[in-house]
Amino acid sequence: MRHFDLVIIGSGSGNSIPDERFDDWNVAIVDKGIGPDSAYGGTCLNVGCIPTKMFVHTADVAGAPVEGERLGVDLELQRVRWPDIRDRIFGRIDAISSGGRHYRMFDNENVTLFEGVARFTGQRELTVDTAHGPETITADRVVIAAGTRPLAPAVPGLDEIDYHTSDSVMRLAELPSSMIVMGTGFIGAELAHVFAALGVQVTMIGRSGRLLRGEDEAVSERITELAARQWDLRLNRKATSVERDADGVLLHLEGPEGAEVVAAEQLLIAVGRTPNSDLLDVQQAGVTTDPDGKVVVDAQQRTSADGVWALGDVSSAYELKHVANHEERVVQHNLLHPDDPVESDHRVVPHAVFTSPQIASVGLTEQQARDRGIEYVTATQDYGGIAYGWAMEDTTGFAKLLADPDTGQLLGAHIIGPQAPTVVQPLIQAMQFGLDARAMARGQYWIHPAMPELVENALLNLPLR
Ligand SMILES: Cc1cc2nc3c(=O)[nH]c(=O)nc-3n(C[C@H](O)[C@H](O)[C@H](O)COP(=O)(O)OP(=O)(O)OC[C@H]3O[C@@H](n4cnc5c(N)ncnc54)[C@H](O)[C@@H]3O)c2cc1C
Ligand SMILES: NC(=O)c1ccc[n+]([C@@H]2O[C@H](COP(=O)([O-])OP(=O)(O)OC[C@H]3O[C@@H](n4cnc5c(N)ncnc54)[C@H](O)[C@@H]3O)[C@@H](O)[C@H]2O)c1
Repeated sequence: MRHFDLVIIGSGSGNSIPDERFDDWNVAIVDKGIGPDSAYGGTCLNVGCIPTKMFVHTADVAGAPVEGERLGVDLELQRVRWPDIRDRIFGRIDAISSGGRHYRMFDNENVTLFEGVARFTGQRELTVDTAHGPETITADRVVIAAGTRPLAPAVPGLDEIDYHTSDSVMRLAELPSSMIVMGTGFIGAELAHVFAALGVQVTMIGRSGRLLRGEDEAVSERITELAARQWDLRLNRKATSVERDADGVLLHLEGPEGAEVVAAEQLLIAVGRTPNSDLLDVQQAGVTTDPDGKVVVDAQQRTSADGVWALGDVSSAYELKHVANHEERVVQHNLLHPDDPVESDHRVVPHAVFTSPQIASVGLTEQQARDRGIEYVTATQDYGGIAYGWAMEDTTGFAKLLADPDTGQLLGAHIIGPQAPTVVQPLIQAMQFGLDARAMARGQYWIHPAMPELVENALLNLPLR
């Protein structure tokens, strides 16, 4: 049985912990790999943020004829070379993944990489099912950074057919003619945009009446309206069964107009993710989970077991890479400085959805402010009312702000429109550092006529007392 100073489970954000400050620590990283090729480096790199955004950018370029037509420039999308797109994207990503694995496996003297599924067999004791048989290891400290995996909904017939999740769909051998996207959350919204823009006939199935229900109502309503113009959107549907025939998938639905069947060549399931704490048998280590299987942590990222920390998707409600990375830096510090620990800062956590149009959000939605009885004022600014919006002939985008009417402190910001994830950043900064709306609007120059004038005008529109 080998003993280590530190064992890290998961090669996503967990992989960033051992830097040169750990050179005199004996460290083990345990990872089972991810995606069809069991790649090293976790979700974001291999099957998450990075490839999706590389596909999204490609899809945005493929959408140029639609944009152009509005502006008086007639373009034609001649061909989408799917194998070239796929191989360009994964040619870059796979090399980074295998480089990272090689570094930990061969070049990092104080780090031992164990490849296989790990499960706890005792307090800070793990058994890893490696290709060479089971290996049991123990450690003084353990970090659980094991992430989540795609959920499969309970639809009769689903476990008998081949279907895709975000883990596999970006590596399809061929671009299908049609695809059913089940789920109207982040992944559904981003990948429906990708495939629809590349010419696939997309049918999106949702349980409720809106896409991205977690967004501010105004944003969720707008994206629902705009999605219906881009792909076949079927909401308020319940999937009753699914089967395959010679041509593809047949999904049986129950909806407002009764029973219906949707046929498509491929099926993408995107109905949320489940934490990998079950694979790890964390209870064996005395690590508590919540009813959803998330590892429970305190503000210092400590679990209920002594010497065991957790970070990222396995323990966080956010399931965002920038949050996983922040928590990784907190755990890293706390491992190195046990007498001077720091806490994670989750006060102002932004997110973005890279669909079409793009969406970005930080802080409270209007419905949250209302439900919590918080006093607020709100203001909206359309892209169509700023000079750069005129240039883009944008008629659907807007920024919506919520602020405290007395102090002018921002409570929330929600943007739907071109470059929303970039345009929102000064608002995140203002909220994090307590800059009030008046000072922010008039205390600096705003480059004219650039897109951030959207933010300037939204701030000036706030009816502060
Ligand atoms: C399609 C998609 C798009 C996304 N896009 C964005 C985005 O644009 N922006 C954003 O902020 N976030 C995005 N995310 C979320 C982001 O990818 C995650 O928040 C982030 O990768 C979580 O990192 P992590 O280190 O917690 O876990 P992971 O990166 O998932 O790493 C966990 C690792 O642990 C391994 N593991 C699990 N169980 C075991 C076990 N028992 N034994 C051994 N190894 C194990 C897994 O194989 C994996 O390699 C996206 C996610 C998906 C799926
Ligand atoms: N841009 C980003 O930051 C980004 C992109 C992709 C994913 N992510 C992260 O990954 C997480 C997972 O993404 P996701 O889209 O899978 O989850 P999600 O929670 O965003 O959306 C899941 C969707 O599936 C629906 N659903 C759940 N069960 C269903 C069922 N049985 N039948 C039909 N629909 C059902 C939900 O109502 C919801 O609309 C996100 O929460 C997000 O944190 C982030």
